[in-house]
Amino acid sequence: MIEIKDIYKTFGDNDVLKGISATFQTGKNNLIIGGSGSGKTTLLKCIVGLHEPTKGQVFFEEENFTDMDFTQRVPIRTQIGMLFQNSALFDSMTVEQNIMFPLNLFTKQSAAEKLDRANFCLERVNLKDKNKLFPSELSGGMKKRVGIARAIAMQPKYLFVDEPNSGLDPKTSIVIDDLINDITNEYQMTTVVVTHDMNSVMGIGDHIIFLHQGQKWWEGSNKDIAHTYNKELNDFVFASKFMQAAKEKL
Ligand SMILES: Nc1ncnc2c1ncn2[C@@H]1O[C@H](COP(=O)(O)OP(=O)(O)OP(=O)(O)O)[C@@H](O)[C@H]1O
Repeated sequence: MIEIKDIYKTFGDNDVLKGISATFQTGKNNLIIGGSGSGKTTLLKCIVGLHEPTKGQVFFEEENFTDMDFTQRVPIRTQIGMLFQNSALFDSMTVEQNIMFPLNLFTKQSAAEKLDRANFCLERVNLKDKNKLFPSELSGGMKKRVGIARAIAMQPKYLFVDEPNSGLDPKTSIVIDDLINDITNEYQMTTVVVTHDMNSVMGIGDHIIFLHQGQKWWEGSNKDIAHTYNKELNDFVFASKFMQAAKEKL
């Protein structure tokens, strides 16, 4: 479980996050949604420590991550898997080397153990036998899957994903969403996904927070979303005629 309490983030005179509190439960897909510039990625970065909040605190289980120094944070950091936009794979490394990268960095496992783990993760994302390919030889969807394999290599308790579907076709997006959903359930991870993909919201949104102008404007599940009267959320989710028509059938 992750708890964020009254998170503020200011860049210069730009107040991006204005007092956001939320609880992200274990074994759930927690989605952060909102319009462009509403502060989603900034919030994600504040949670994992890539940004320091201007004010407020982040707790992993009962532990106050915000108040820890770099060394104190290491045990929690090693339990965090991340998949950020464009997959961030190392182009000069093979698929296998990419997945083994965190294992090389953070564990004392033998080469054979690391390879075993890489193979297990590759199989889990349906990329068995792609070990020796380089990222340039992969499709966008395959890169995302390698990114997920690398993110779960350390058997993380927490998974953070920023825009998993960007640049993917709708069918491949669903494959990625299903994968995130399945591994979250299987490994009982606390997963936090930033997305503006409505298929993801409706498909895997166990728990959703909607940001508007740097504030938590609405909170609920994908089942609640069709029945909310929150104007800004409705304008955001049901912006297209297609979504409006779908809503009327719900
Ligand atoms: N490192 C930074 N320095 C200064 N301003 C920043 C920085 N990172 C983000 N911002 C500002 O914070 C605001 C929110 O950006 P953020 O990327 O969090 O939004 P977002 O909701 O994720 O948007 P999008 O959906 O377009 O990716 C923007 O005004 C952006 O310019």
